[in-house]
Amino acid sequence: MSDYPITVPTGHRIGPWTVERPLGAGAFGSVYAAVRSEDSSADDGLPARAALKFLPTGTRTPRQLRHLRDLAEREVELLGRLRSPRLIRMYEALTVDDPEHPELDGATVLVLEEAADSLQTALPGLPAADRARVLTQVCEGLAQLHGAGWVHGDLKPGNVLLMADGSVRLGDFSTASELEGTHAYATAFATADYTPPELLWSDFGEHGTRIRPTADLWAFGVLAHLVLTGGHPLPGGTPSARRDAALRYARGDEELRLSPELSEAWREIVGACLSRSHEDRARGAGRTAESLLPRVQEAAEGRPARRSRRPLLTAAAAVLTLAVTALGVTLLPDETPRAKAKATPKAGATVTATAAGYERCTPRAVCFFSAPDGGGEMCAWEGDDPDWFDGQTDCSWADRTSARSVFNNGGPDPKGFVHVAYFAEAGLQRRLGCVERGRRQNLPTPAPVLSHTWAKRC
Ligand SMILES: Nc1ncnc2c1ncn2[C@@H]1O[C@H](COP(=O)(O)OP(=O)(O)OP(=O)(O)O)[C@@H](O)[C@H]1O
Repeated sequence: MSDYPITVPTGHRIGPWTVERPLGAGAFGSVYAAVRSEDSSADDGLPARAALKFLPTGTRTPRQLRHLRDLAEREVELLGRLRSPRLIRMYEALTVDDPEHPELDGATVLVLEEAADSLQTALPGLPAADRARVLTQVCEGLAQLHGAGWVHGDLKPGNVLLMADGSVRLGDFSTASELEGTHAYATAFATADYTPPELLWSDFGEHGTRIRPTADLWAFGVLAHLVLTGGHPLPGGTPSARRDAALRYARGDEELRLSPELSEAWREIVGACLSRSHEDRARGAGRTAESLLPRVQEAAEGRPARRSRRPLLTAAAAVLTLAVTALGVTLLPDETPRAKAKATPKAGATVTATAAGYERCTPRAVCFFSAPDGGGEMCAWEGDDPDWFDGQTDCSWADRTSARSVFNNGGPDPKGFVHVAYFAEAGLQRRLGCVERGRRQNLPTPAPVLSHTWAKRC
C-alpha cells in the first residue's frame, strides 16, 4: 500500500461511494473498488459498484500540482466525451472536500467502470487462445480513440483493463491528448519501454511533446510482441537497456530481431508498428489504428499476412515530382530531388546520454538543428523536401526559429546526389547554401531554411 500515491482507508465515504479495497496504483493515481452507499439515491443513474481513481493534489509542489490538475482535466474531458465500448467508462468526477483528512482534501476522484483485472497482472495466466483476441480489442480501443481525434500516449499492459466477461477496455487517459491537425501535444509519454524512438529524444516544448497516433502504434507493436511471445521486442534486461537498444535501432546501428514464435502475419504487423520513424510506421502500419485494425483482425483469425496498401516509394516520388512542378520550381541540373521517401522530422533536443548533438542524426539523413553545433531541436530527412511545412513532414520549430546548424549524414547515392542544397523559401526558392556529404557546420544567423534538395555538386 505504501506504493500508492494516495492512501484511502476502507469504509471512507466520497459522495455516494464507500471505499472497499485497493485495486491498483500508477505513477499518479491510486485506484480503489467502491460500492454505492445504501442511503444514496437509487435513481441517480450510477451503477452499484465502481472503481475510484484518486489523483492527489495536497502534498505536491505548485508545478507538480499544475501537472496533476492538467492530467485530471484531460482525463475528465476525454472520458466525458467518449462513450465507446473499448474505452473504460467514466461516470462522474468528484473533488474531495474533507479538511479532516488533509492528504485527501482537494483530491480529484474519477468514478470509473470497474474492471476485473489489468493485463499487467493477468498476462502470465492468460490462455494462449485468448491472446490474439485481447490484442484485437486493444487495437479496436485505439482505433476508437484515434477515430475520435485523440492519441492515448501511454499504452502498456497496466492500462489494458479486462472486464469480468473477458472483454478489453483501454484505461488511463491521463496522458491522452487531442489532435490539433496532424499532431497532439502530450504532457508526457510515460513509459520508456513503450515510447517510440523519436519521442525518446524529443523535446518537451512549451505545450508538451508533439505526438502522433503512430506513437500508439509503436506501443501496440511492443505490447503485441510481449503478449504473443512473453518477451520484449528489443534486447536488454532493464527498461533503460531496452531504451538504449531502441535508440541504436532507430539510428540504424542494429536490426530488429523479432521472436521466431510470431506467426508470419503477426511478424508483419509488429515489424510495421516498430518501424524506425513515424513516416516508415505510417507507411507500413498506417497513420492510425483504424488503418491497422483490419490486418490485426485477420491475423487474430489466423489468416495470412497482408501488407499495407499505402503508396510505395515510387508513387511517393511521382507525387513529389508533380508537387514540385505545381510549385513552378525550376530545378538546377545538379539539384534533382531524390524520392521524398523517408523524411524523419522532429526529433528534438536530446535527453539521453546515448544520443546527443549531431549524433542524433541517423545515417543516410540530412539533419537541421535549431541551435549551433547540433543542439536544440532537430528535423531529419532522407529525401528532398520542397516545403518543410506541407503537413506530411512538417518541421514545426523552423517557423519560429532559424536553423542554426546542419549535418549531412547522407550515404552514397548511385546517381551522385550526395550534397544538400538548402533554400530560404518553400519550393526550393532563394538558395542559401549547400552542405557537402559528411559535413557538420553552423549556419550564419539569421538563416531561415524552408526547403532543401539533394544535389550532385555544391
Ligand atoms: N477502472 C478500473 N478498474 C479496475 N482497476 C483499475 C481501473 N483503473 C485502473 N485500475 C488499476 O489501477 C492501476 C493504476 O491505474 P492507472 O494506470 O489509471 O493509474 P496512473 O497513475 O494513471 O498510472 P500510470 O503510472 O500508468 O500513469 C491499473 O494498472 C489497474 O491495475
